[in-house]
Amino acid sequence: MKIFNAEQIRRADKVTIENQHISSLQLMERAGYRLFRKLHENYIPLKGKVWVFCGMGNNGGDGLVIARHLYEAKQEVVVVLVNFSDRRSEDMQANLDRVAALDIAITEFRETSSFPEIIADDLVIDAVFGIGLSRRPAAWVERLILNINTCPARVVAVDLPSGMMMDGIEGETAAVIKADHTYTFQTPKLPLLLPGSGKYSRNWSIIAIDQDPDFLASEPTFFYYTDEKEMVKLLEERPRFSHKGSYGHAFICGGSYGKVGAALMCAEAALTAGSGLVSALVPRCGYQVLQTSVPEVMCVPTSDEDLITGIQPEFTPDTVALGPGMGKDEQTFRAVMEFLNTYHGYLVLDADGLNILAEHPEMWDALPGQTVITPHPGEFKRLVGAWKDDNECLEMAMQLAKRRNVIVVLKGAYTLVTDGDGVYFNSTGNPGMATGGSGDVLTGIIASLLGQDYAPLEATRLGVFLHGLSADIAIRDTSVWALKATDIIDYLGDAFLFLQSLKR
Ligand SMILES: NC(=O)C1=CN([C@@H]2O[C@H](COP(=O)(O)OP(=O)(O)OC[C@H]3O[C@@H](n4cnc5c(N)ncnc54)[C@H](OP(=O)(O)O)[C@@H]3O)[C@@H](O)[C@H]2O)[C@@H](O)CC1
Ligand SMILES: [K+]
Repeated sequence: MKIFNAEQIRRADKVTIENQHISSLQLMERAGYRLFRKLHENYIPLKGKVWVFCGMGNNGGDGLVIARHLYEAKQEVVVVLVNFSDRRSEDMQANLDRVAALDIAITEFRETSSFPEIIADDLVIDAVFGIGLSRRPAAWVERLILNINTCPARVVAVDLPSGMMMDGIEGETAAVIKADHTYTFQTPKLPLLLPGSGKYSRNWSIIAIDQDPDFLASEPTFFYYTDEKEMVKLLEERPRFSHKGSYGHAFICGGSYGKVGAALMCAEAALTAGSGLVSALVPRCGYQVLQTSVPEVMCVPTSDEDLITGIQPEFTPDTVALGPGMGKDEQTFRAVMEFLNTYHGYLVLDADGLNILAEHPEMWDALPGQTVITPHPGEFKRLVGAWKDDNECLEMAMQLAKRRNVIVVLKGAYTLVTDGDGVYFNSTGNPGMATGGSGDVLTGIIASLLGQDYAPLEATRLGVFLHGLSADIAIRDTSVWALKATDIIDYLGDAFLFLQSLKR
């Protein structure tokens, strides 16, 4: 699914209005009514009142449409007009006239107004600013936002939490509505996906407003939100007349004394993600545990007891995962460099593999083209230095991918994948995954898919998606608190089954 900027969304609205022969007021009615339906489904009947805070632009217009439908559904509503400008949008004014003709309480909120008494049984609809916010609101409007944030009622934001700008929030001090839920129109909005701004909305979902499909399909963008429809299309069937050679021989290199588990989880994840064969190279101390806990995985022990000191497999791997639990010893670094001098196939570099890379930048030139690197923000910072905000971080990820011809997976709430040409935000996953070993599992899954001959970008996007989906299914049985990395492996089959069920 594409992600657009504010200017593109305005054009999408314009084209929709032209092609569907409707007025902008009718499009606003469609948007507001559909959002009202969702509210009705999820929040109504409500013990208290609904407070609809409306701005002077079209976001406020949506709020007024919602207020009118709530009133017609016999819900007690109070409209609060947030008078931040003398210039009201035409459609907002038209909707205000309709609301004013009904028996709906309307109050004006100005600089000198005091905040109304809102109780826990009430619901606040935030329709002050949407995608049109272009600068920080006046101090009194920011105060109003902070008052809404401290009132006891639940808060639902229309399109975007007010105070959130489409190109990120201005500094750490910005006042932004903390929404329990944001209903955003038609397409995901970038600031909802970035950590600095996304944290203001606990949840969000999309309300389709039937924008022009040709425009949505043809308008170019760098940003995408990976949804299940796309992933279903990517997932390949396993043909009846295939054999283990058809699904690649994955080679996992990792582990050191005390950290063999990382390599083990990576290998088991590769196996579970469908590799034909999996071999794991671990230091001698890991030999027995690996052989007993995952009998399907072949073990290639190195000569050293505690460390990887040489990587010389007696077969040609189709795909390699390098790094989990490996440590950063100088001998390990030399072994990695020696291996990379002759290996030119698919590679996923993670964890200590990335830490070694940060300490030895000469390793960049030894990486095969389209190597997948999977840093969390801390590892990413060690690779590229600090960034001032989320947008700069995005830019740095894209530039790194382009400059080094790698695929960057930047792990987070909406893990992003970029090849330098596009940025793909993942839609699955949950906070339970913030736990040791989760990354090792992801590395194994991506390496496995690469070995099954998915193209690098597709293997990576699908791997990230399946990893999150598996965790989402797992927490139904175990919760976000109790989720362990090995649960993600155990539920991977359910994730495949889910995607397969959508194929039919
Ligand atoms: N177009 C359509 O057909 C549809 C639109 N829809 C809805 O419209 C929303 C976008 O509406 P919008 O463009 O009117 O902007 P909105 O977010 O309401 O902001 C209001 C105005 O405030 C101004 N402003 C900016 N910053 C400011 C500040 N700091 N302090 C004071 N003023 C400031 C700025 O005007 P400016 O002063 O920059 O000229 C801006 O125009 C969108 O999110 C969705 O909810 C849906 O109904 C679907 C159909
Ligand atoms: K809003």
